[in-house]
Amino acid sequence: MKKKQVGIFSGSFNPVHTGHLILANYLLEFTSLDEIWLVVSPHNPIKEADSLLDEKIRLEMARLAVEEFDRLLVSDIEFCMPKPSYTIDTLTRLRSENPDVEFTLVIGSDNWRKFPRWKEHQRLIEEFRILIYPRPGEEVGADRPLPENVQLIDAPIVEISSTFIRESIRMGKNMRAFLPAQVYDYILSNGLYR
Ligand SMILES: Nc1ncnc2c1ncn2[C@@H]1O[C@H](COP(=O)(O)OP(=O)(O)OP(=O)(O)O)[C@@H](O)[C@H]1O
Ligand SMILES: O=C(O)c1ccc[n+]([C@@H]2O[C@H](COP(=O)([O-])O)[C@@H](O)[C@H]2O)c1
Repeated sequence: MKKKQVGIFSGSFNPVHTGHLILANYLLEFTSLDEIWLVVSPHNPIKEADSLLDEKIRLEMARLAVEEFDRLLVSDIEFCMPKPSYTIDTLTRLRSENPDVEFTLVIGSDNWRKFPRWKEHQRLIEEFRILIYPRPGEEVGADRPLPENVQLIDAPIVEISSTFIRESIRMGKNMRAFLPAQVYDYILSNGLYR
């Protein structure tokens, strides 16, 4: 029987925004992936932890964001794993807990550039299919050719970042169209990022 195809889209999601959802929506409709799992990472190994909102709050926002999508799910698997969150450990664990699923790692071209710094990046390439989607100013393939099971996809580029949203909210700007409505309402009612 053909295994269920699941794309792993992991990140800090501080907060999750419309750019993330547009990409996930695109992957579900225009690739062979059956589901996308947003994996909320408590601590990205190459990001400063002090700018991060509490992991449970980021998880709650991710859950609110996917409410209206039935093939987009949220995973907190990294919450009970050692920190910082290494993707090879997460994928290895997901694979052993879900033998009926084939996992594909979905990463942005910004992360592909930094990929040689990731833990056991060679094993990640050998054991998992990787989809790279374009991020502004981050060209792929110019510096090193793509391995066979690494594929560049032609997803639309949406130039929104969590950093821009956090800074704008701090300045008192109205950012309603940049985030799912439930997430923006949650941020306002809890006074987050002020
Ligand atoms: N606008 C976007 N469109 C598609 N993917 C995105 C977008 N913004 C971020 N991503 C990707 O989503 C994943 C999780 O993103 P992350 O939580 O780091 O968001 P971010 O907006 O890049 O955050 P920050 O500004 O805090 O660095 C990463 O792989 C990142 O490349
Ligand atoms: O495994 C690694 O060595 C590794 C190094 C850098 C980033 N990652 C993961 O890549 C994901 C994207 O990170 P971010 O912060 O750009 O959203 C997030 O889940 C990180 O834990 C993983």
